[in-house]
Amino acid sequence: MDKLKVAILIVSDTASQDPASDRTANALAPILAAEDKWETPAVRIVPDNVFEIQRAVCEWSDDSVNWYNLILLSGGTGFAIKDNTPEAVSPLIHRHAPGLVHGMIAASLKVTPFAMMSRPVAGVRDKSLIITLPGSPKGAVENLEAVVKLLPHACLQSAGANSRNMHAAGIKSLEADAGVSSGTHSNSHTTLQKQPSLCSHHHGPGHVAPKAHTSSNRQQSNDPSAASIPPEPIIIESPVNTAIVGSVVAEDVYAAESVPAYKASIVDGYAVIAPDSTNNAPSTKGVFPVASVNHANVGGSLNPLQQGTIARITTGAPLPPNANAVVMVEDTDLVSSTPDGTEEATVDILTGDIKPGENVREPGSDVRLGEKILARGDVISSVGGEVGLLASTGIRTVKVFKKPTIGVLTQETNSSNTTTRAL
Ligand SMILES: Nc1nc2c(c(=O)[nH]1)N[C@H]1C(S)=C(S)[C@@H](COP(=O)(O)OP(=O)(O)OC[C@H]3O[C@@H](n4cnc5c(N)ncnc54)[C@H](O)[C@@H]3O)O[C@H]1N2
Ligand code: MOO
Repeated sequence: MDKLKVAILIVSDTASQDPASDRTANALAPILAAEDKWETPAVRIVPDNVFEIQRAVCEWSDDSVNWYNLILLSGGTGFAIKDNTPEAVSPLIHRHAPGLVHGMIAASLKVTPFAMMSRPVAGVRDKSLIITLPGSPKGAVENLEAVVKLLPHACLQSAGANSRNMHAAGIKSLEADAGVSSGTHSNSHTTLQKQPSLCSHHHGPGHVAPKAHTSSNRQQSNDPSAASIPPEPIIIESPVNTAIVGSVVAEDVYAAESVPAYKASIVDGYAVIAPDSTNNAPSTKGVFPVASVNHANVGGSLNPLQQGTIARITTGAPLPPNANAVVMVEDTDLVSSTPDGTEEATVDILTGDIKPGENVREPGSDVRLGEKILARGDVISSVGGEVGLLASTGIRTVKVFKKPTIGVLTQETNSSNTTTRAL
């Protein structure tokens, strides 16, 4: 097969002034030479200048005769103010190749965490594969080594090779051809199997004529899918139950009830009428008859508490009307029981220092009636308590966006069997 054409663009202010200071091109060349699939690289040096970088890349990719299969750029990929190689290259790319970027960074991270200091981009412009590498010879070498075995395959496909034929023998065969294996990168240099010779210097049958660099003739803007507009979401009324989990709320939701909906005790003890300026009640200290028992499971109406009596109450239970505080059971002594021995008849309250509101949770102290509890766009999750919040604030149904039905269209250029099914 003809060898693939490769060009190296050194992006460096220093090297552009003193070409002898460039050590990276000479460090990269042997890696390519070892593969035996590449011509001797063309090398050019430009300063950290967007226009000069773009002019070189376009010259190498857009010339219908002397276009290059692979364009490597080195330098200007970091975070320094002058580093603008990714910004120069990104707009020139027609089809991005994040897999190559991941491959380079993943491999480099095994060498140094500073691999994160490079911002590489990779992708295809017309038929040319473009990859940016860090500037230092070491960094550039480590990045190129991570992907070099895969580059002939990528370049052949970018140049228009029949993908179906290339993949006919399966991934293992492709790995063997590339000299790599699953999980590890082998260092053996296996030559490619006989492939259609698509990397010749003349213009291949499908190669696009050189274009001016305007956004209007970019491949992406010709993509019909770019014009498609997502449909308006459909809003449905959904009952509040576990089936609603995963839905997105379509309108703000306001509490239909307070939480708690009534004055509730926060301890086990006795509901009392504590003296305040309005009720003239006597001190809570002393022995009182127990009028009733209020359990947390609310139901039925409660008899108002009369002055001079107390009512046994459990945690979470509603206070009877007139009661304004709860004395915890630890501050009381049982004096006498009912004749059948099942309930307390009289109880000694040991403290007179009980204030109105003590051990009481006021209505709406958790959620006020009418308070916004969920906003349009909120997700009803299985772990965030949204279902419980809706149910406890009296919301029985809620407007949500209908979940989208997603279909996957699998498409093969060479196949007449195109199938779709809803997921
Ligand atoms: N696999 C690795 N990845 C990265 C490394 C690494 O060591 N291994 N280094 C990381 C660091 S640190 C940085 S920073 C970035 C480099 O990003 P840049 O592309 O911006 O590199 P430059 O700033 O242009 O150059 C860095 C440094 O290297 C020397 N240099 C640059 N060009 C040349 C040249 N042509 N010949 C000789 N030496 C050169 C010079 O000292 C520059 O100051 O990459 C991370 N990734
Ligand atoms: O900024 Mo890197 O971190 O040049 O050494």
